[in-house]
Amino acid sequence: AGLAVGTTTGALAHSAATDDPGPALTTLGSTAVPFHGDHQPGITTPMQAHGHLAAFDLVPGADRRAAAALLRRWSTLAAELMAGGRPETDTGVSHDAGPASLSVTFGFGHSFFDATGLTTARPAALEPLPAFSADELDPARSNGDLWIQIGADDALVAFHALRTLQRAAAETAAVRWQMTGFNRSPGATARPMTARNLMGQVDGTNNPRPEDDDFEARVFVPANGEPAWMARGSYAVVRRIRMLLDDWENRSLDEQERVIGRRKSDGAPLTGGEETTPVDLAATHPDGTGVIAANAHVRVTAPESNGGAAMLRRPFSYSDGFRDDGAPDAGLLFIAWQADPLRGFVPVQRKLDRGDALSEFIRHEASALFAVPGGAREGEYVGQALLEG
Ligand SMILES: C=CC1=C(C)c2cc3[nH]c(cc4nc(cc5[nH]c(cc1n2)c(C)c5CCC(=O)O)C(CCC(=O)O)=C4C)c(C)c3C=C
Ligand SMILES: [Fe+2]
Repeated sequence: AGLAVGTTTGALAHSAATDDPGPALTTLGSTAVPFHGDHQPGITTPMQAHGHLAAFDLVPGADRRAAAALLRRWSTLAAELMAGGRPETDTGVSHDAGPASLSVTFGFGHSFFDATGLTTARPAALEPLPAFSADELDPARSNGDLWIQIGADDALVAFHALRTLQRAAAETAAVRWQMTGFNRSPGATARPMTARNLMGQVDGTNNPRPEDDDFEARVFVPANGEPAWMARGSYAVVRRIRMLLDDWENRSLDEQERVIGRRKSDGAPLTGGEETTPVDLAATHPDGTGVIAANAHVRVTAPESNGGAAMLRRPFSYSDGFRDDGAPDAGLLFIAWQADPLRGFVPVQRKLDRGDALSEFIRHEASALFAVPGGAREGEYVGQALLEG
């Protein structure tokens, strides 16, 4: 039976038990993202198909030394897994797969600094986000001492990284909350395209691009920035945003497009052109009303409406089953990267909170802010300048 299956379905049936190496890994499996570098991976890395976000709290008694040892262990493991290696005492879960674009990113939350006696090293930019009127936040799924973002193009590789890092936390830190997300799989579309979210919108079009002159300044703390241990780092705002899909899907296409200010089919602005054509916020209908409504999401969030405030959005969608009323427990694990949340997420969210057509269809259920240090050099670990500074 094994032979018959093997000859008819080829690679699909290839068995780990045979000596025949079979066809080579696809590009998807063999792609490795470097762990070491100026910046941590998982910020400008292309969005992967599978993701896990996990926040950890230090256990009582875990001090700065224990935290340093943990970050050293975590960095070693992340570098090894991202290169496609197998750590000692590996569980074998991702055995037959390549690195599959695995990226692991580490961050520190506000509470980490008190717990480790590092209060004076806490960046001003890590002050808690202000409360917004539409917040319906669950404290148990918000914040945390430490944060790990995992992305990979294979679900087993992503889970394996999560589990490996959780095991390595051992007696030092325990999971506070964990969320699982996804994006479209590479190769699912005829050509690379901007992602779609679970409302069906093309989402990510007007993100800052690495080739923009101001990209580094918007997304990363400068090399000579404050505090010094955050040089080349970034701040991640994480929001779990549930979508009220029953309400949204009942609206006509016209209404849905007015909410955003872009066409649903291809993401082009309602003022014309194609996806990448700039939105003309000044365009009016013959009756004088704006083509992009006053409360359209792209008008409210545009840098022009927010004193230049911008952020790099790199989200995952999530689907966690159905609520008691039958509505999907699904939405966006919104992750925004910026050099300073007070010049990125905060002013934009304040404005959204005051009047965004999208608000009616979403609920912010959890929130966190993390300081994500610059990348580690070979032989170093993430956060070393903080923990040994
Ligand atoms: C505070 C920041 C933002 C939150 C929260 C947010 C939630 C959110 N957005 C969408 C869908 C789209 N957003 C789009 C553009 C866009 N959104 C933000 C910020 C937040 N969004 C910005 C800064 C921008 C870019 C504005 C610009 O410069 O034009 C778009 C349009 C396409 C695009 O440019 O990405 C969509 C679609 C959802 C569904 C959502 C919460 C669930
Ligand atoms: Fe948005």
